[in-house]
Parts: sequence; C-alpha cells; structure tokens
Amino acid sequence: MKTPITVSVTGAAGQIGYALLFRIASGAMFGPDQPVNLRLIEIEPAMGALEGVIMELDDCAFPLLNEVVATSDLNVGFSGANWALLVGSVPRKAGMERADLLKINGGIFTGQGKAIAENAADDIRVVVVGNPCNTNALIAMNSAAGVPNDRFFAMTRLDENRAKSQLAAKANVHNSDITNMCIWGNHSATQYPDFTNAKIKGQPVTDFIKDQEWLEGEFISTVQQRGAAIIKARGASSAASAANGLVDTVRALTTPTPAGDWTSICVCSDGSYGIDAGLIASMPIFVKEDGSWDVVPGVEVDAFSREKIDASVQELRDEKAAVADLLA
Ligand SMILES: NC(=O)C1=CN([C@@H]2O[C@H](COP(=O)(O)OP(=O)(O)OC[C@H]3O[C@@H](n4cnc5c(N)ncnc54)[C@H](O)[C@@H]3O)[C@@H](O)[C@H]2O)C=CC1
Ligand SMILES: O=C([O-])CC(=O)C(=O)O
Repeated sequence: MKTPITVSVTGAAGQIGYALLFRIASGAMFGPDQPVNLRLIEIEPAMGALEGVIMELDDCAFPLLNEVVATSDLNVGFSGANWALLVGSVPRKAGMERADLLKINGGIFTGQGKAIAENAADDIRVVVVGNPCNTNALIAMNSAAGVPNDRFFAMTRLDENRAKSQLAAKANVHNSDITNMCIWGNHSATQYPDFTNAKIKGQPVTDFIKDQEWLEGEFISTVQQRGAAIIKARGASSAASAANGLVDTVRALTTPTPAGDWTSICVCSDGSYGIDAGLIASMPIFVKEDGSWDVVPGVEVDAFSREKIDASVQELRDEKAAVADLLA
C-alpha cells in the first residue's frame, strides 16, 4: 500500500462537496491504489451538515479512505495537506455574473492562502473552484508567502469539457474524438473556447464542421453561458459536472499529458501569449513525466482568437484591480 496523501477540501458540505468527496474517496481522483486522508473544512454553521456527509462516507466503507477530519479551523484543515481543493464560497444566483462574487468571496482566500503557507506539506498544490475562481486563486497565491506560484491553479476544465461536448454533438462524433481544446482567459462569460486549434480525430475542426458562423457565434456563447443556463434550469449552479471537472483537473495534473495534446488549466502567467505575467489565466498546459507542467509553446493565435483572448485578459486585469486591497 502507498502512503496516504492528505487532501483538504473547503466547502465540503456544499453541493460540489457532496458530488466530489465520494469520488476522491473511491480513488477516481488519485487512482485505485492511492489511499487518502480527507481534511474537510467548513464554516461553523455547516458543521452539522458536514457530520451527515461524513456519516455517508463512513457508510461507503471505502478501502482507500484512511482518515477523515472535519474542522472549521484552517490551521487544522490544511495541516500536512498535499492538495488543497478550495471549493467553499458563495455561488452566484440567476442574474449575477461571477465577478459579482468578488467582494463576497474574495476575503475568504486571504486567510486560506496564509493558512496553507503555514501548515501544508512542502509539495502542496492548490486548485481553486470557488468563484470568481481565477481572481480568488490570485488572492490565495499572493497570501501564501513562500509557496511557489506554480502550485496555484483555477478550474476551467469544466468549460473545456463543455466545449468538447458541444463540438462532438455538432460533428456527430464522440467526445473522445476531440483533442487540443483550449479555454483561454477567465472562467467567466468572456472565456474563449478556441476552436481554431482544436482537433476532431486529429484533423482541424473545420474539416468536420463547415458552419463557421456557428463556430464563431453560438458555439462560443453556449460554452460561455453554460453555467448561467444550468442555474436557470436547475435553480442552482452546476455541481456534479463541476466536481467531475475537478477530478479531471487533478488527474490531468498528476498524469503525463498525451503527446501532442494539452489541457486547459488557469495558471500564473509567465507572460506567454500576451497574457500579463502574474495573472491567473487559462491557457494550454502540458504535464510532463516528472509531474511538472509547462505552458504549451507555439500555439497559433490568429486575429479572431487574439481579440477574444485580449478581452478576457482585460477582465482579469479589472478583477485584479478591484481586489488590490486583498493582494499582499
Ligand atoms: N470553477 C468552476 O468551474 C465552478 C465553480 N463553482 C463555484 O464553486 C463554489 C461552490 O459551489 P457550490 O458547492 O455549488 O456552493 P454551495 O453553496 O452548495 O456550497 C458552498 C459551501 O462552502 C461553504 N463555505 C462558505 N464559506 C466558507 C469558508 N470561508 N470556508 C469553508 N467553507 C465555506 C458553505 O458553508 C457551503 O457549504 C461557488 O463559488 C460556485 O460558483 C461552481 C461550478 C463550477
Ligand atoms: O456559473 C456558475 O456560477 C457556476 C460555474 O462557475 C459554472 O457552472 O461554470
């Protein structure tokens, strides 16, 4: 048996938490031979509900679940953490944009960043899901003195999966036939799902989808607005698909990326592709055999893509300016 890894999850009693914890404990996130310790972090009023979730975890008798700790103390919650999955925060309601959550949620991530720096394991990696996730990750990163910037991520894998599903349906192929799907920029309504570089069965998307107007219009807006469409239909924001996106994100970060392909993750920009260094932005990422990652170089950005990427980067700059007081 491998040594257990420690995974801290905030917002563990929430909707995403309920869809996520069972998949971590079952081995879906870290593999079928990797035991896990769960450190579940919630605010005091949600501790009762969290106890119920833990009763259900117990009732699954998961072979890989080594230990479960429930706490509202961040120092306990991030103690020894190898992974911190920052889900806890208020979701938006119908009619709101994710940026409207900036003031409501931003403050959560200063304390969490600091507690991660002080308590987590040396190899800590942090994935932020709570919205607006890019700027929340920026706040956590800036608050986590001593933790390298390349350990902080925010999630656009759900958007990538949504984009693949839309392309597959339109081209009448299977999801798995779509590769090289990059989401650029912010996890928001300005994100750019890049069909110009995506491939279907290894060929350009336009070999299969001749409807350029759909690609440049409805395809992009459907992916950008999918979160809002789900809130409208369900009365609550996406949870099972978000949890699945997080499982996929962590697997992508812990498994070498297939040669020639890439995955969408928001990382701290090094200035590549004209994205300001220091912003947390989504771009094409390649994970190497040794577990480290790089931004994929040389992806072609045509004039159409440039304009879309620039608009999303501008929104990230504006969000950063709006939380300047939270950035250490
Ligand atoms: N990046 C992405 O692709 C996606 C992000 N989201 C975001 O994920 C977040 C969580 O969504 P849901 O689980 O549906 O919300 P939810 O409201 O069901 O659960 C959130 C949980 O976080 C807890 N919480 C609040 N403040 C906390 C704190 N300071 N520390 C620890 N826990 C805290 C709450 O008590 C609650 O149990 C939202 O911000 C939502 O917008 C949702 C879907 C996709
Ligand atoms: O739209 C929302 O507020 C929840 C979310 O981030 C998504 O579903 O992509």
